[in-house]
Amino acid sequence: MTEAILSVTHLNKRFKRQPVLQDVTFDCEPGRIIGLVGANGAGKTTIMKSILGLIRTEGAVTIAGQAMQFDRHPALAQVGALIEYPSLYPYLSGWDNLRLFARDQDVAAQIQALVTQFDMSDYIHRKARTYSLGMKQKLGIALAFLNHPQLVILDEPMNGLDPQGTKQLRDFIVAQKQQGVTLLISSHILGELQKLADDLVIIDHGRVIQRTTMAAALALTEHYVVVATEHDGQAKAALTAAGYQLAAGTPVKLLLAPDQSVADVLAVLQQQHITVTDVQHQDADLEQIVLTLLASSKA
Ligand SMILES: Nc1ncnc2c1ncn2[C@@H]1O[C@H](COP(=O)(O)OP(=O)(O)OP(=O)(O)O)[C@@H](O)[C@H]1O
Repeated sequence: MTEAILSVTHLNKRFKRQPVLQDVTFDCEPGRIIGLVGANGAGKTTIMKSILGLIRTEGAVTIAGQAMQFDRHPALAQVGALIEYPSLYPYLSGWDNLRLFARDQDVAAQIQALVTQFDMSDYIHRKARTYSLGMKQKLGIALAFLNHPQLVILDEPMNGLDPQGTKQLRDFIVAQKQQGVTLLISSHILGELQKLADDLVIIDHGRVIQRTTMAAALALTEHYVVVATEHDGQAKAALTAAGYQLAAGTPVKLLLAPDQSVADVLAVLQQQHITVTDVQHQDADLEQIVLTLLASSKA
């Protein structure tokens, strides 16, 4: 196994005696996108703040082999982050906010590349206090990617972004991953996370209830096929007689077992001379998987 770029071990945190994180432990391998998922108040932001040393938390955090200490974190030189709302200097322009935090030699080139990537040219020289929510969010994201970080931690990065901004961010995240960057991303937009994440850490009431790959999580779902026919009643009867499990409701909706294929279904209908007008797969859905896992962890 590749050495983890981020290791979080036995994190425990209480706010006013209330446990908020309980024995949170997970690793992130380099060059992967890890989705941190959980309900409101589950503890995602608290985990991110603990990793970054923004709050004092029991347990250990190691970044690229270096142990983080609450009052000493040289490892953070390799980390970029956007937690909750971007902290911007309101009376500086977006460009100057970026320049203030840039450390590398290629400051102007780096800033220009980020401005172009996130389509910020029209307003980047205006004072940040005049920015809309989405403009501030884009600037905050650009700040997280300054100085070529190896690990980027993003808390709800799609917040306030329009569809174009969301796509720009998604494309950028994928490109960064291809260059070996590791990303830890929390999001309630599970459809977006499904497109991006390689791994999942699912949090419930401050505990890790599942640490898995996206592929393994999606394989947990049931695969349905919905068939439109000219004679649904006959189609249902024929498929039930052939041993298929049909979902309740009007359309002809079947649960496909791993050894059953759409071609087999169509063959049954063809044999009965039932005309099929459309076939649709119901894709695996991360939202449903997460809800199921959260429900089963409570059971
Ligand atoms: N400074 C604080 N003082 C007291 N309680 C806090 C503080 N910060 C967070 N909490 C509590 O810790 C728990 C976890 O909060 P956290 O912000 O980590 O959740 P989250 O998973 O990020 O939620 P969301 O999806 O709503 O952003 C919540 O119950 C929250 O009320």
